[in-house]
Amino acid sequence: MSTISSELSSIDIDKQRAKLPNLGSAIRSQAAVSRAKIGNRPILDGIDCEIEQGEFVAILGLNGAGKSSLLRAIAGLMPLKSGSILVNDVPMTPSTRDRARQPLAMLFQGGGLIPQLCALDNVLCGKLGGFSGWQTLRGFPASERQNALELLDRLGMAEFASQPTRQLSGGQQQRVAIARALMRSPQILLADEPVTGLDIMAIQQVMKNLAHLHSEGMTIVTVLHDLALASTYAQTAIIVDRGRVVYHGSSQNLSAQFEQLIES
Ligand SMILES: Nc1ncnc2c1ncn2[C@@H]1O[C@H](COP(=O)(O)OP(=O)(O)OP(=O)(O)O)[C@@H](O)[C@H]1O
Repeated sequence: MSTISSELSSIDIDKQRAKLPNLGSAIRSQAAVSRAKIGNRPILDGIDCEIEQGEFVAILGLNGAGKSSLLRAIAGLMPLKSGSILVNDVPMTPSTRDRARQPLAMLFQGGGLIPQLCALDNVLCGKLGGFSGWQTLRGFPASERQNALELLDRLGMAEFASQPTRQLSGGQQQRVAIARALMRSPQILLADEPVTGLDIMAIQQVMKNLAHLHSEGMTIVTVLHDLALASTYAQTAIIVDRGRVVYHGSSQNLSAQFEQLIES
């Protein structure tokens, strides 16, 4: 049986790539090989890709292909054995990690909120790394609380600010998680399956929120399972198979192409 990689290797990646203004590289992965393995194969097995500033890219692939691992590696959460990952041209190495992470925010699978805290406090948690222990003990400055409230408002969640997030629906929780990620004022948002498990209405709301952030100039890198959503919202798609990037090109007409390849 042919693999997705072998079927896709014939695709001319550059010709498929959507036309993007050349604003420079946001993320560059050069032959990145993870230290962690599945059996004797590295989970990331030579990832080569470049995501441009302002690109909205959907990462697609079968279960276990390495999509979340790729996001984690970009965020410096998955150590590499060889190769490199650069964020805004800063390498993600132990000595430069803080600087490389600065433009990034990550939306974890399932949101990762603290269920007993209210929406506002969860959003404020997005700022925790930015304050010293002493500052945190004194509480967050009023300006940060105002900022968090404004972010909740932007995401249509202001009325739920004081509600414990365990009482919110999945879609509402995901929007609080986006607001939390935005507390870092990121240039690049990494989102791991932000709409998995949500109903149609919530999916549209979350994707529209991402599209709005993209329209304001943010680079969006999101793992999705839905090819139609990828075609609708993303400009480009990266397909990962067995720890390698096998396609990086236009997200248009991806659905038919991808389904055909899986069936073959
Ligand atoms: N730190 C780790 N150590 C060992 N194995 C891992 C580690 N992280 C992930 N894996 C394994 O690596 C493979 C890829 O996992 P990953 O979560 O990246 O896949 P995915 O493409 O996001 O899959 P899904 O669509 O199911 O979420 C899986 O087999 C997973 O069990």
